[in-house]
Amino acid sequence: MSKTLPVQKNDIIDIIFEDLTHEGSGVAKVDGYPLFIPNGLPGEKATVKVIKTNKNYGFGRLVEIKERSPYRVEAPCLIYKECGGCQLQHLSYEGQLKMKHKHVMDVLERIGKINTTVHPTLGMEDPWRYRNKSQVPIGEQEGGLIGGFYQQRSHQIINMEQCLIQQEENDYVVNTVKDICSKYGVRAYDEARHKGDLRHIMVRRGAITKEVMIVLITRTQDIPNRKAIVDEIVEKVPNIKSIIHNVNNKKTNVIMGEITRVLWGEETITDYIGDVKFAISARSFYQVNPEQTKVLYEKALEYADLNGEEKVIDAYCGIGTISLFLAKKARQVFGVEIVPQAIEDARKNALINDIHNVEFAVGEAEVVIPNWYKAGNEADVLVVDPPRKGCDEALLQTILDMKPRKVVYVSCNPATLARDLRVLEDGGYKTEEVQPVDMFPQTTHVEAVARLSLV
Ligand SMILES: C[S@@+](CC[C@H](N)C(=O)[O-])C[C@H]1O[C@@H](n2cnc3c(N)ncnc32)[C@H](O)[C@@H]1O
Repeated sequence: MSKTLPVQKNDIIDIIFEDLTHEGSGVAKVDGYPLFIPNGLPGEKATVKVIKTNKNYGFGRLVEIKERSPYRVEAPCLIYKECGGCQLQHLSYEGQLKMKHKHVMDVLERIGKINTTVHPTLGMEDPWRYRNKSQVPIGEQEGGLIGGFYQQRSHQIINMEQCLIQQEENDYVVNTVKDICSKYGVRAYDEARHKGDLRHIMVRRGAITKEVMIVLITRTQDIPNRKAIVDEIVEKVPNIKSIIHNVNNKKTNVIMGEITRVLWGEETITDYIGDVKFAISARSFYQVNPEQTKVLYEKALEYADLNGEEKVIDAYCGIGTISLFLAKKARQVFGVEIVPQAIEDARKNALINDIHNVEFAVGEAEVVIPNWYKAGNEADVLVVDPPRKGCDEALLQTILDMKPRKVVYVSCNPATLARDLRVLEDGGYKTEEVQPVDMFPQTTHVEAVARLSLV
C-alpha cells in the first residue's frame, strides 16, 4: 500500500512549509500528502528526511533550512526543545500573533463554514513572565526532589529552575518549597509504583495583590514533618497568604484529588481584575494571564452591549469573574458553574464588591440552564465560556429555544468554537465578528471571543 504514497520512509526531499499544527510542527505537502516536521515555519524552504509514513500523513525531521522565515528567532529558553510547555519560542511574537489570527480564521472556515470578520489577534506588549500560576510535577534525583515538567511525549520529569513564561516570584516559590520538602524527607510520588508522597506543587499569585497560595498535592493523607515544613514555608515565602493540602490517591493524570484542607492561613487569596476584587480558592479556575484577562473580559463586555435593562446568563462562570463585570452593566445576572468551591468563591466575590444583582447556581450548564428556561425564565444576553470541549448540545438547543438577543461566546479552542457557531448559525444566529486574544504567548493556544446576534 505504501508504494502508492508520494514519499517513502528515509527519503530526503526538498519542501516548502505551508502551515503550523497545534503542536507547533511545520506542515509541508507532497502531492497533497501532508508531512509534519517539528521546528519548520510557514514559508520556509527546507530539506527534510521522511521518518515515518502512515496512510494519510507522514512525519519528517529537518535536515537543513534553505530559506528562513523572516519571523524565525532564537528561542531564549535553554530547555525549550525538551519541555512541552511552549511550542512557539522559535517564532517571533509578531509571527505568533499572525499565526493565531490565521489559525482562528482557517478553523472557523474549515470546521464551521463560518463567514465572518476575524480581527487581528490582540497581543501583549511584553509576552514573557505572564503566568500567575505554576503547577509542577515532582520527581526525585539523587535523593532530592526535582520538579519542573514532563519531557515531551513522556512522563519523565525534568528539573526546572526557571520558566520564562512564569512570573519570576513563582519560580522562587516553587524552588523554595521543593528544597524545604527535600530537607524534611518528603518523598516524591512514584507514578509507576503508586508509592511516595508529593505529586505536584501548585503556586498561585495575585498579580496585583502579590498574595501567594501554595498547594501541596500528595498521594498520602498526611505530609511527613508537616508542621516544620509549613513553618519554614511561612518564614521563607514573601506574601504567603495560604498553604493548602490536597490529597489525590488515585492512579490518574488529573492533578487534584477530592480532599482539600487549609494547612496555614486563608482558604483563598485575592486579586483584582480592573477594579473588581476576586477571592480565589485552590480548586477554582482563574485565568492564568491577568493582563490579557482584562483585555478578554473588556471585549466580552463590549460584545454583550448592555444598557442596564437586560437579564444576562453567564454559563461556565467559574468564580464569577465575567458575571460581576456584566452585573455592573445589566439588570440581573445568573451565573452557572460545575465546581462547588468556585460558586462559593463567586458568591463571596459578589459580596466583597457590593454587587447584589447576581445569582449563582452550582451544576452542569447543560442541565441547570434548560431547567431554568423550562421554569419560565429567559435571558436577553447569554455569555458562554466553556472548557476546551465546548458547549454541550443540550445547552446550544436551549439557547436556540430561548432566543437571547445576543450571544457572546468566549472560547479557548477554535475547533469547538467553530462547531458550536455552526449549530447557532443553523438555528438563526449570525456570527458578526470574532476577536482572537493572545492569553498564552509562546504557546499555540489561542482564546477568541465571538459576537452573535439573532437575525
Ligand atoms: C474556561 S473556564 C471559564 C471560567 C470563567 N468564565 C473565567 O473566565 O474565569 C470554564 C469553566 O467551566 C466550568 N465547567 C466545566 N464544565 C462545566 C459544565 N458542564 N457546566 C458548568 N460549568 C462547567 C469549569 O469548572 C471552569 O470554571
